[in-house]
Amino acid sequence: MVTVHFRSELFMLCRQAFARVLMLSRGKVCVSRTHAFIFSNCTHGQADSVLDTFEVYASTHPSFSIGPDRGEFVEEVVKRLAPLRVLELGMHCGYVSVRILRQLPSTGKLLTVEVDPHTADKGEEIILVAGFKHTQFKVLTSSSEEAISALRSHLGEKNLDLVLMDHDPKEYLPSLLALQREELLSPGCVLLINNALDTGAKALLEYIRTSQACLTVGRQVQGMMELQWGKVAYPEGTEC
Ligand SMILES: C[S@@+](CC[C@H](N)C(=O)[O-])C[C@H]1O[C@@H](n2cnc3c(N)ncnc32)[C@H](O)[C@@H]1O
Repeated sequence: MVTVHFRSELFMLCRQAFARVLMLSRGKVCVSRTHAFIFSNCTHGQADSVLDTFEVYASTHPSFSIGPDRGEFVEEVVKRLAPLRVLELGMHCGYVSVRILRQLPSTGKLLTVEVDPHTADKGEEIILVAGFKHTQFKVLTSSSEEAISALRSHLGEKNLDLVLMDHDPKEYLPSLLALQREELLSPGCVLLINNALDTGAKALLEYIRTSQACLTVGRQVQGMMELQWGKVAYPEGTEC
């Protein structure tokens, strides 16, 4: 069992390394080119078509989108949790945002954060092209740090039921600590950490391992790790 798990993780790491080499040989990820391709090749108003077009683009161009396997994993989690408030850190061109939005309950809302203003504009337009409305999502154009410190004003009395971290792995631990400090996570909140095996995310994994952080590690798909906040019984005197 352990060998099978090790082999599949090794396979996944090789695949990621191969994808990175391929990406470097093809050039840099280009937001404008990604946006233009999606905008002119998808059927407007159809989220499925937007996602298919992203995948066609990613098969021939460098892309940051997480792709169909991890994308379906995210959708499974959204379907299961039916979260009312979702935070995405690292929106890029909106691929995962569209996947989250098409599974969100009708009263749910996605807050999605992107540090680069040009990328934020292009990503927002793609989400609108997919047929979603500003009543269902809000793009916060700022760093994760700034966005988290202002998040309470967007959430009101509600807390987050789901957080997807796909921004900068070195920022994962500071983001988690800020979310905890600001008391923004609801009990049972799920955190999905993309590229959790990246060296930049080491500090977060070490924190989870050593700090009785009230986080339970769940499923992992291609380096995307599911964590659950605050549902474990800890020894007396330990607070979640
Ligand atoms: C890997 S891409 C996200 C891909 C996206 N989740 C998807 O699959 O469609 C990472 C994005 O995070 C943004 N980013 C990087 N560091 C950030 C930070 N500290 N705060 C907010 N956004 C950040 C980058 O500009 C980039 O667009």
